[in-house]
Amino acid sequence: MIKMQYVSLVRGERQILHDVSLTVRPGEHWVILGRNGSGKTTLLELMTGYQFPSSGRIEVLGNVYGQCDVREVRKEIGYISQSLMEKLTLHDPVWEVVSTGAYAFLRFYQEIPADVRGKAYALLEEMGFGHLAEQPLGTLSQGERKKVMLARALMHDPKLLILDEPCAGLDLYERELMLEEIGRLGKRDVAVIYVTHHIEEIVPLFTHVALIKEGRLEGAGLKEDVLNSELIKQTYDIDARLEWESGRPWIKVISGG
Ligand SMILES: Nc1ncnc2c1ncn2[C@@H]1O[C@H](COP(=O)(O)OP(=O)(O)OP(=O)(O)O)[C@@H](O)[C@H]1O
Repeated sequence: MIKMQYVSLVRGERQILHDVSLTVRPGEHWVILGRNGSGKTTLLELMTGYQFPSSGRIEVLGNVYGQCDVREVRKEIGYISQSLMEKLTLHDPVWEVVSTGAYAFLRFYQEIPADVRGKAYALLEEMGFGHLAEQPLGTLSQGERKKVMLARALMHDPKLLILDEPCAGLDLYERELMLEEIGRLGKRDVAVIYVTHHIEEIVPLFTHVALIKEGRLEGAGLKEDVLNSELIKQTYDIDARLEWESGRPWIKVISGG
């Protein structure tokens, strides 16, 4: 699905990524963890072709970046980020916002085809809020808006779904609802890449974890292998104990800094 080989990125004086090699195979779902500024979003932008590496090779869904039309590859990728969320029009009805996902643009200036509308409604129904479809996006709670983003990203049946902190800003209840929805992605034929600051968001759907520190991979592999106290300490500079419960890792901080 994704093969990054020795990828480095330099911007100005700053080396943001150093020799990152990461392979995501079909059937795997990855979480990327790391401190603020460690390079997680940059890594996602390289995967989606919004940034180009200074050196190294990136292959996504069989296409080698630099030798393909990235816009075509992006049609197979769903991407959710805070910056995209901020671009959505708050007074548009929810179903219309979801429908725009079919075309990878932000607003409609013409009539929306009936099949697109139907699919948007079906996705909203599946997520349990078909009743909100006609409401303006701006009237929804933050948690509901995140789910709208998810529905929007699924409109074009992506093969790869990239989620940049989709649970940021949600209260415990809303977060669990969103995680439930994310857990259900396992029924779809899509590989999920998920960036978060919260280890307990690693629901059973996820199979693999990459830990990034100052632009370097500290660890990458099966979550059970990577999520150990030693690697967490190396990545976050914090003493912590990990405990697994209900198929999820929970962290107890022993001492920080
Ligand atoms: N165009 C740029 N020029 C210079 N530095 C940049 C540029 N883009 C990103 N950076 C720097 O690269 C580092 C990595 O940024 P990135 O946004 O990928 O981190 P992150 O792990 O996603 O952080 P956070 O968890 O805070 O969102 C940051 O220190 C950032 O300031």
